Amino acid sequence: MSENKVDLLFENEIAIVTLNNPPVNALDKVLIDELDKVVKELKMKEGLRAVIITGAGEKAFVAGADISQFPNLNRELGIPFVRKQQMLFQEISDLYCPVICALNGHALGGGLELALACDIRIASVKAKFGVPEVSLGIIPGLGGTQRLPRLITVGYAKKMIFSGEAIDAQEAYRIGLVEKIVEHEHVLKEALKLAEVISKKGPLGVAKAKVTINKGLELNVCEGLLLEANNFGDLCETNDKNEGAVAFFEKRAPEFKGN
Ligand SMILES: C/C=C/C(=O)SCCNC(=O)CCNC(=O)[C@H](O)C(C)(C)COP(=O)(O)OP(=O)(O)OC[C@H]1O[C@@H](n2cnc3c(N)ncnc32)[C@H](O)[C@@H]1OP(=O)(O)O
Repeated sequence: MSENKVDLLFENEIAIVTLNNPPVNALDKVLIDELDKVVKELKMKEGLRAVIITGAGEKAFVAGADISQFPNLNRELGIPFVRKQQMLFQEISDLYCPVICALNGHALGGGLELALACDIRIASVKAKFGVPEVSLGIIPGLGGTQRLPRLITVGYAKKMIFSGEAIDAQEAYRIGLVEKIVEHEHVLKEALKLAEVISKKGPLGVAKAKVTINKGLELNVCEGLLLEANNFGDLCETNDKNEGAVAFFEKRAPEFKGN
């Protein structure tokens, strides 16, 4: 593992981003700056089929923002402190291909908020999940108050945010906070397995599906249906659409070229 706090490697068209800030991968300034550079590189990289974000070490995916920074924050500094990280997480959420969070350990505070900015969450059975910010006299400031109630029920999001209590992986799966839980040592392998399945599908279709779902969540159903129809229409103009149908009738796997 390199000296960096964020490592990036590629397995074919899959990017694997590893956050490495022992002992609990807290989101300190150096890590956030490095993650910002990596995300901007991924935004510009063509042909990516999926991104996996995971943490180094056995204990935590990410244990939150760097609490040691908090005594220095006042309103004037606090707002840009969270805005910089909010915008970074939004860039992750807006990446053109699916982002899978491989939760190798506890996801707390900003760590859970980072996981919420990803599309899909695969968690170690040992991981715990919480937004304990009220225990520090603050609130989740990296998107938790907006994304958590949109993912699980509003009532359960309020229970987690108001109590600051963590839940285990089984409960996280039960309430739909994570999409799969696996043995601790299999988290990255399972994330890679899903990424490989996705990477064999039409990349334009997968990208359009992501943006249609995400944008559609901000629209009413009628507007969302129009968006869906328009994006379906766009895909009808692609060679991939023709390849998909031809491969089906030729009873072979399609070879999508992303055009
Ligand atoms: C807008 C966003 C806001 C936020 O994200 S606020 C932060 C929210 N996160 C938390 O409140 C979680 C805080 N951390 C913990 O609850 C625990 O840690 C863990 C459950 C993750 C692990 O517990 P254990 O195994 O007992 O280890 P340990 O001794 O608590 O921590 C190991 C070292 O890591 C430091 N540390 C832990 N979390 C953070 C953090 N979020 N920011 C800065 N440092 C952190 C500790 O102080 C300690 O350090 P030393 O070994 O020097 O005593």
